Amino acid sequence: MEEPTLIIRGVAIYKEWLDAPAQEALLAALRGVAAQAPLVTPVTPSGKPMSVRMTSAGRYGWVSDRRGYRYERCHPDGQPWPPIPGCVLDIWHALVSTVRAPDCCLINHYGPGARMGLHQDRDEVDFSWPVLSVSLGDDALFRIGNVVRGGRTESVWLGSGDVVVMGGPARLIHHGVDRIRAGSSTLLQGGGRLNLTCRVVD
Ligand SMILES: O=C(O)CCC(=O)C(=O)O
Ligand SMILES: [Fe+2]
Repeated sequence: MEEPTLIIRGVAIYKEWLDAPAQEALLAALRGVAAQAPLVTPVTPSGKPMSVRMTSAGRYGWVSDRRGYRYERCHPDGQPWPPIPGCVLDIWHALVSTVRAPDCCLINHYGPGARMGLHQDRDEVDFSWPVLSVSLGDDALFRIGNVVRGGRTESVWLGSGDVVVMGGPARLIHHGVDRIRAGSSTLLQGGGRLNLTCRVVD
């Protein structure tokens, strides 16, 4: 496997893993996913709208509503999620596994004011599989905490084309996005940021 550019608290960061043409190709593939599975604004179990818009590709999609956080086989509109694009699977195969593909590629869209609070990714069955995350578009201030709640955190800016792998002891580390540097990238028409996270669900 390839060497990360840096490792923070066990989180492997591959700066500029995707070059500009690869970012464009990925973006085009994600537009195709969103055409079949439109981005939605999820609400938290307490009923508060999230600031990110989301959709998914794969056997499962991650959803949140008044009934809780979970994986579902279908988009809230009723259709199955579209397949995970080949260019997404290529990144997974290069950095995580050639043995197994992810079940879910969650797509988060961050507008200028969007953020994501510190959380763990723990709705999956088997935490021995890493979570792979790809950033496109505007820079994001990514915060990395601890496996246990609380304590000091460290932050790093993620740019377009950067890839992050949270695996091993860092699989259940707390992480979040404090803010986006609006206008820092011209990749997305209309600005903003897309983040993909690939997960093995069950
Ligand atoms: O947007 C990011 O960089 C992180 C997204 C994330 O943590 C998640 O979707 O669980
Ligand atoms: Fe997460």
